[in-house]
Amino acid sequence: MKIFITRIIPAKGLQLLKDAGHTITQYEEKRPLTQEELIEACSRHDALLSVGPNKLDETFFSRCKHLKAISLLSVGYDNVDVAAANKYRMAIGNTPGVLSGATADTAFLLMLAVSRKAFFLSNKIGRGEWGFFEPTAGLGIELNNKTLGIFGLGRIGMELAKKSIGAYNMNIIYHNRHHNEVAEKELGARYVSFEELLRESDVLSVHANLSPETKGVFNANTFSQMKSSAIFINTARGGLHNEEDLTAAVKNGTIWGAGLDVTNPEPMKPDSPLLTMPTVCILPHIGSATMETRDAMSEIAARNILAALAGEKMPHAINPEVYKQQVV
Ligand SMILES: NC(=O)C1=CN([C@@H]2O[C@H](COP(=O)(O)OP(=O)(O)OC[C@H]3O[C@@H](n4cnc5c(N)ncnc54)[C@H](OP(=O)(O)O)[C@@H]3O)[C@@H](O)[C@H]2O)C=CC1
Ligand SMILES: O=CC(=O)O
Repeated sequence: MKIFITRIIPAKGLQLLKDAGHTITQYEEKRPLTQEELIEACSRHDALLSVGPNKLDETFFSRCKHLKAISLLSVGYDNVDVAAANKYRMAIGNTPGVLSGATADTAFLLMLAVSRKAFFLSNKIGRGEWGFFEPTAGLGIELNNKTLGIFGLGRIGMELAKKSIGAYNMNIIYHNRHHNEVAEKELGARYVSFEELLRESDVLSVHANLSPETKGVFNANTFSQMKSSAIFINTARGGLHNEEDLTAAVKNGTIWGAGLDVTNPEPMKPDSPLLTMPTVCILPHIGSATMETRDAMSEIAARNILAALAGEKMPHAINPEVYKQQVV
């Protein structure tokens, strides 16, 4: 079978596909594929391993009905119209779990970096502004015994909660649509309303998936309900926050600072005022970017493709409901 991969992926997953005798094309251009290029490439292949934000929407599915397997190299699937995938009875693979530790590390890194103004102070050195030891300058805030609020306490949120309790004895509160009983039992996490989460968090870290329900929930109104000493962290998707409102909130001291691994838009514009703010740290969507994690993700993504091409259920599908509608 012929498999199209929209980026170069780690050798582990690639080898699995090659060992199974499939022919692979990897898209290697430095710019993203247009939708039309994606659909055209798919028309010449039997399977798609999709990396990044290309939209798998109604148009895509209606024009790529022939695909026998579609697998994402991500856990997030906000770029997929799941109803359309179901309509065309196409299972979509993703890579949950293996990236939780690395992504939680990124949130933890940002939380600590913002609390100590690390990126801003480091950049001062390059500008020749490392003057002298100033006892009252460059001061940050400590995380010990503070309250970490998690919006979307699932796999990644759990890993962040564990790290934050271990490192700083942080008190965990969270808001989900449903209770996370494991987190409550094992980590002492306390379920709160969304308004309480805003009011009580010293650090508020976002880990919910992007959906019509969560789009833009962090905006001028919600930032205004947070502590003026609060740190906002988003490693989920940029669409969950309004970036102009966030910029104003930090600039005006409505909140203390922000750490982002995801922005809106991506890539972030290099002239964004957020990039020059002392209490803001930004990373270019590298949440899962360790060698170990990307190897593991590529392996799962490849196994999802191999299963579908063999006419079996994918080990990880975002819409397993399609298997109830079809004979696998
Ligand atoms: N920066 C990066 O590189 C990475 C980013 N991500 C992002 O992180 C997200 C989370 O991944 P993961 O932890 O594996 O996902 P999970 O599904 O395990 O966790 C998501 C949590 O969000 C909660 N949630 C969903 N909708 C809402 C809502 N409307 N209101 C409140 N809570 C909600 C869910 O709980 P409930 O259903 O009870 O509401 C669930 O606990 C991904 O969707 C992806 O966007 C992931 C990996 C890397
Ligand atoms: O953003 C990355 C993901 O896995 O989702």
